[in-house]
Amino acid sequence: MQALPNIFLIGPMGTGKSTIGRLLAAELRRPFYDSDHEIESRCGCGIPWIFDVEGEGGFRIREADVIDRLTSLDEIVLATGGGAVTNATSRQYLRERGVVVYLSTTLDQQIRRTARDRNRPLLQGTDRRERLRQLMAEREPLYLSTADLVVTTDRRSPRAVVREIKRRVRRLQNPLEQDA
Ligand SMILES: Nc1ncnc2c1ncn2[C@@H]1O[C@H](COP(=O)(O)OP(=O)(O)OP(=O)(O)O)[C@@H](O)[C@H]1O
Ligand SMILES: O=C(O)C1=C[C@@H](O)[C@@H](O)[C@H](O)C1
Ligand SMILES: [Mg+2]
Repeated sequence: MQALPNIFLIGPMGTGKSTIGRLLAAELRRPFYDSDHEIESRCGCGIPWIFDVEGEGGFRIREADVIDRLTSLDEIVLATGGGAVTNATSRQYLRERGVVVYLSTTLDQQIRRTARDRNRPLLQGTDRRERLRQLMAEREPLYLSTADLVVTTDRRSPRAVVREIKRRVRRLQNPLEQDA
């Protein structure tokens, strides 16, 4: 069977990119990277600190650089930050260098899954439902135009989502292959 290509996960906050990416990489026995974690470890500081000191613009410059570096690797699974697709060059690298999977879910699930985490500055001190809705309206066309596959994570366990990604990426690689 042909080796699977790079798999890049995109999608809004709380769809499960980090959770599912880690599990998918473990099952495929390949390295897992998370662009948010990579930005933090290179900077030696947290995402809220970067937003406070450098603004969203500063964060996006760091993010585009990390996406370029990570998408240049081979046979990896990469979970991107929710806003990575706002950069045109990042979108191009994601499309050219691997299979892009858009993880989607409902607004209600996003609200539930982002309730406790304080590491998402765009959701702090604001009406989270309205903010998530607005971000989705701006970004959904970018997720859809960048993705090779759309997979829902709503009401499904991370393991079930991983199974579907593996099956559909294989099918994309070998359209004539039958499901096992
Ligand atoms: N399929 C799922 N079912 C239920 N809960 C999930 C599922 N996937 C993720 N979660 C939970 O949702 C929360 C957010 O998930 P995660 O951090 O993976 O999202 P993300 O897409 O990486 O978000 P961000 O863009 O902010 O990095 C976590 O608490 C995680 O445990
Ligand atoms: O949707 C976004 O713009 C963000 C999502 C997170 O993954 C982080 O990259 C950061 O909080 C910004
Ligand atoms: Mg994440």
